[in-house]
Amino acid sequence: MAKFAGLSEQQGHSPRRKKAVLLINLGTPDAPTSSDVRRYLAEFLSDHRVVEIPKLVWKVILHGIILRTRPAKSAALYKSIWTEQGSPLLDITRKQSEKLQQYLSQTNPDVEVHYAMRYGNPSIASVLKSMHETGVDDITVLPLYPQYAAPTTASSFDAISKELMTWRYLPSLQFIHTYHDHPDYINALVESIKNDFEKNGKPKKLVLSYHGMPKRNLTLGDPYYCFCKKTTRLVVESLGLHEDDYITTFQSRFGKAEWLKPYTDATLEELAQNGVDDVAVICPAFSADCLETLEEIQCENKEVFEEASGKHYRYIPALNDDELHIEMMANIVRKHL
Ligand SMILES: C=CC1=C(C)c2cc3[nH]c(cc4nc(cc5[nH]c(cc1n2)c(C)c5CCC(=O)O)C(CCC(=O)O)=C4C)c(C)c3C=C
Ligand SMILES: [Fe+2]
Ligand SMILES: [Fe+2]
Repeated sequence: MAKFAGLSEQQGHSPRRKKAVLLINLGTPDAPTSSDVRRYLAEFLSDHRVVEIPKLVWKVILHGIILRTRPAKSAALYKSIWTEQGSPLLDITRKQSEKLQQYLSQTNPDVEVHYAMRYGNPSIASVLKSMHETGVDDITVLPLYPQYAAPTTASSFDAISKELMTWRYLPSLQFIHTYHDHPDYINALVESIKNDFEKNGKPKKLVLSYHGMPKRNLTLGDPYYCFCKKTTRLVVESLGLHEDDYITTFQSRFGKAEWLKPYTDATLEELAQNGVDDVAVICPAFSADCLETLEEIQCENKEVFEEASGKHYRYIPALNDDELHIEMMANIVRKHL
């Protein structure tokens, strides 16, 4: 057998030069069951980009403790957000990809849009393989993480490289590593917040809650924290908000180490206790609603806020398949097509 996957002789001599866009998001279990969540978490948490502690030590903790206890708990949470279409994250990513395909058909009718998940299915390797087989040789990758972070963005790149290492004829490859300050992204967030304020009134505090990360990653040079702060700055400047009107926080802590602060749950509790009883929460790091927004922010943190005497709590949905979000994706990738 040949060492590298090639094209058929005919294809190899006259490549078809097909272009494609590949959207990537984190991934999700196939079903909200303990066994599927276990398989998903095992893949996710074995990624050294995600958990950077020494591999052998981590292997013992992961397989000895975490994968014995967390899957059942996580499966129950996933069940609470699961819909007839399955995982919200996967379903929304599919819709984003279909809408982007429609959107691009006006200006770039020859470009195919595909999507893949970093963990679980459809896997990056399987989607790249099928693109290879149908003659795609020019790929623009848009990981749907607005703020570059090594555990998400770089990990997606790792998975692409791992697959491409097995190919003979490599495609032309464009990799968009961050769009935290892209004017269309900022504008889409601003419009979504304005719509919410018009409908529900301006809250006492706008909480911009980003997915967290161990503080050590920041010290080691990951720009994620600074990119989150810049997104916040551009959004609040455009909205004309005063310093007291908003706060940037970090959610979804995992494990015992210190993560980026201030923590979203502790902040909400403190705000409520100090009489700031009317808040709106938006999660700019999530391009699609998922467990971390629908369960943690919309349900769990609402309870935290209300138990501390908070009165009005609302979650502003992710940009999902909003028209401005799809237009943003089209404008970002078009430059490279
Ligand atoms: C263990 C360390 C983790 C790091 C670092 C991390 C970074 C990170 N994650 C996202 C986006 C998402 N994370 C999601 C779920 C999720 N994240 C972690 C851990 C880390 N994330 C875990 C253990 C889980 C699984 C949930 C659970 O079992 O409780 C999701 C949602 C997936 C879904 O199916 O809905 C997203 C999206 C970003 C942007 C990020 C950046 C620093
Ligand atoms: Fe995460
Ligand atoms: Fe969570």
